Amino acid sequence: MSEAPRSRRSTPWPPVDTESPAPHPDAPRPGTKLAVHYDQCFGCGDVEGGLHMRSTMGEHALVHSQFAVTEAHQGAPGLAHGGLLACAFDEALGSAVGNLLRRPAVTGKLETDFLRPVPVGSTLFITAKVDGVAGRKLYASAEGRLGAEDGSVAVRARALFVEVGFEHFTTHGDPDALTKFRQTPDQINP
Ligand SMILES: CCCCCCCCCCCC(=O)SCCNC(=O)CCNC(=O)[C@H](O)C(C)(C)COP(=O)(O)OP(=O)(O)OC[C@H]1O[C@@H](n2cnc3c(N)ncnc32)[C@H](O)[C@@H]1OP(=O)(O)O
Repeated sequence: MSEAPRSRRSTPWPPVDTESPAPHPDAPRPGTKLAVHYDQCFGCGDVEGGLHMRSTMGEHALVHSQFAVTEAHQGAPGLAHGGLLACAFDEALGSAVGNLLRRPAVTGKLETDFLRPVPVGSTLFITAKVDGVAGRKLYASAEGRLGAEDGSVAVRARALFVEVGFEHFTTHGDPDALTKFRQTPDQINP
């Protein structure tokens, strides 16, 4: 029998010893529609050509997100671009980490497995969870199903987020945009 493709071999996850992620006391309750965290975010904001993703807190500390694939998201004709699918997962995973743990963090590493093509006109139903915490390192994973919560799995992803202080954004980001961001009610402030 031939070996499984290298990219689909199972590797330990999380890759280091972790503690179970305890949801923050202020984490949204199941059923809560999650707010846009920043209106200029390519993933969830009101950006032309953006992904316009919407997420909901589910049961068992799962975050459910939807990505409706449009012609603006193509790579090959009629099919979603892999990089944009990775972006959708970055958003969904970040939303899970941010909303469940309420700790400011940035993506340090993002891995994707593309299992099936994702056509224009389809909706990807992404379920994300936080898998473990090791100090500042926050591990999360997600899978995306085609057309329905119980559709075929098209994409899997896992990511390391690294907790940062707010100075990460003041040092590297746009101060004016940051001021506006801090005035919105659903941000995470240290
Ligand atoms: C309600 C609101 C919703 C909020 C919803 C939000 C959704 C938004 C989703 C989008 C999120 C993004 O795209 S964020 C944008 C993309 N990401 C970035 O721009 C990050 C750029 N990178 C950086 O700024 C930096 O490299 C950091 C902050 C990630 C790490 O730098 P650092 O602070 O100096 O820390 P450092 O010591 O290097 O790393 C800390 C630990 O993590 C490990 N580590 C770091 N990177 C990696 C890596 N790629 N692979 C393995 N391990 C890594 C290190 O080995 C170390 O482990 P040990 O030695 O401690 O064991």
